[in-house]
Amino acid sequence: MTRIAITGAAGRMGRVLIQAVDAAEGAEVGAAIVRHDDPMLGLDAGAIAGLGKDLGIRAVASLSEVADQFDVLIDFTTPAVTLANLSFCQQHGKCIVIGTTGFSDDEKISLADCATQTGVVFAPNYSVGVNLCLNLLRMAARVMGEDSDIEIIEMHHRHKVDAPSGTALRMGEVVAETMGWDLNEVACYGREGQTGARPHQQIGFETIRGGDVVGDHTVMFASDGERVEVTHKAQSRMTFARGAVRSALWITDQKAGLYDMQDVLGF
Ligand SMILES: NC(=O)C1=CN([C@@H]2O[C@H](COP(=O)(O)OP(=O)(O)OC[C@H]3O[C@@H](n4cnc5c(N)ncnc54)[C@H](OP(=O)(O)O)[C@@H]3O)[C@@H](O)[C@H]2O)C=CC1
Ligand SMILES: O=C(O)C1=N[C@H](C(=O)O)C[C@H](O)C1
Repeated sequence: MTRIAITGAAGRMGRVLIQAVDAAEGAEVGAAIVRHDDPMLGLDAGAIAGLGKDLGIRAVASLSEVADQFDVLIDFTTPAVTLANLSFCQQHGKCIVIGTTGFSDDEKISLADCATQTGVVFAPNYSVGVNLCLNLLRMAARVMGEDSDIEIIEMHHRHKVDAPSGTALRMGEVVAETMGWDLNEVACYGREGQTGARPHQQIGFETIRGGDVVGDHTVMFASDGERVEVTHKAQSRMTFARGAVRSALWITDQKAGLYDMQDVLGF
């Protein structure tokens, strides 16, 4: 049985992750970690997740209180919290599955540095569908890229704090890589005013925020006379949570190193 700890356990993803771990074969909730001032501190993880039953796991405020109670950590929090938790996992020989988005380039370098001594899965999106779309995008970019204008549109709930989404950025990286472009040079994050005509070698990003949208992404290849759109719409956070739990079970059998959901799926 793999014991899984969840940080940000009272968050939108944290609560669904508790449900997903509880439902998964071969996994159990080993620990739940919340902020020291969270009203959920001390409550049972089952109550936090609205499971209607106790799991016998009281929410604590720090990983050090539960270091011997888990094998893998699943962390969907904020970049600063994730990096601190990754460092803890590295020091204590624990694997970690990271879902957090919004890292700066420097933070991503620190993350990769830490991943040399322990097993780390890091993906901006744990749904199977989005990971399939990344492969479809490689093919679309190969076939349509030279003759198309490429735009990425994403919509998320009003609470999301980073933009563009980590998934949109990953989609941009995949398309840019396939086209032989550097995303830093070709990305255009929104347009306003006298923009001039659109250069061909550009990937435009449009971010929409509103309501309770779980996560919609469209990559558009617009050429003269036709348009291809690759769209993914997540309807439930459970799709991300199941992918993260699958990653947690997978990473325990791997060598130390940095992996993503494409590795977990064997793509
Ligand atoms: N990779 C993927 O498949 C997916 C990734 N995500 C990403 O996961 C992250 C979390 O998303 P979501 O669950 O919606 O966000 P939430 O804000 O609901 O959850 C984050 C949790 O982390 C807690 N937290 C924040 N700061 C601290 C701290 N200093 N110490 C302890 N706990 C802290 C928050 O507590 P508090 O509320 O008190 O601040 C909250 O419970 C985002 O980066 C999002 O983009 C989301 C869905 C899928
Ligand atoms: O914050 C969210 O909610 C989501 N974040 C991820 C991202 O930034 O790509 C994944 C998903 O779309 C939901």
